[in-house]
Amino acid sequence: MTALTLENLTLSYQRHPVVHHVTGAFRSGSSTAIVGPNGAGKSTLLKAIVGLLTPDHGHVRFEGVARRQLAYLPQQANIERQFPISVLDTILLGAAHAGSRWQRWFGGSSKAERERALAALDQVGLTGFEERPVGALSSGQFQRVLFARILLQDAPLILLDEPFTAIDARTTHDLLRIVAHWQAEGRTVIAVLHDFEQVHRHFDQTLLLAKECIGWGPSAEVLTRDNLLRANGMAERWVADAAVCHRDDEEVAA
Ligand SMILES: Nc1ncnc2c1ncn2[C@@H]1O[C@H](COP(=O)(O)OP(=O)(O)OP(=O)(O)O)[C@@H](O)[C@H]1O
Repeated sequence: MTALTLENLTLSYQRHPVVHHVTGAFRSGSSTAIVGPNGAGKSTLLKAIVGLLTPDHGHVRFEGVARRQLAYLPQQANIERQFPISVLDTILLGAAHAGSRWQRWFGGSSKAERERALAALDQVGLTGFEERPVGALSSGQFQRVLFARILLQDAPLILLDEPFTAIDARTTHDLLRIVAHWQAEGRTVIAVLHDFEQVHRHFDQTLLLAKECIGWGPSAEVLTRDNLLRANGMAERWVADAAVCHRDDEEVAA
């Protein structure tokens, strides 16, 4: 069964395409690594799946799950955490994001939700940190909090953008175990990653992106020397401003 499909998806900033005519499907319960050189469009693709970016052309179609059911972890560098909020409230706020729970958040969280949040905190190894302000955490501790937040969201589709970049080996190891649990529970996991060893060991599917899709399928079949050379070769030819995409205009005219 398919969780979501990308149909001839083109994503642009001011009509300059950064993801170009990508087609394929993420199976329900699969774990897919999105890999590719810097600027390949990986984060942009995740943003389009989340709904933060409207496709220029083509579609993101949700099949086995609804968009509102997904959990999304942006790159940590893009998350503001200099606000006076505790670890526990950060986790509870994550749960509140899941649709109708906003109302309950403003009315205060229930005892059951607080207990679930404390259990999630325990699962990420941060018991005792609940009253700490998030601004006082290390990057690794903060990443654990963000994973606890996803645990509470209980989402069938989980999108992670570079979850282990600048995170120490111990934290990465612990968080990868949580990803393995999600996989064992049949959740669909899509993660932008740069570490090929991590991909080979923990992700059965890979989408290799270099603005265009270079390969999409079992990781061992996609991460070949030839494919990686092709992806890097394409990256070397990128210019600051990609040409405006005319293929769609031609298709309409044809
Ligand atoms: N808001 C924006 N406005 C204009 N261009 C953007 C914007 N966000 C990203 N880009 C450009 O789109 C291209 C793809 O960016 P994206 O962040 O999706 O790449 P990436 O594959 O995630 O890269 P990295 O591995 O470096 O994180 C880059 O050339 C980037 O400069």
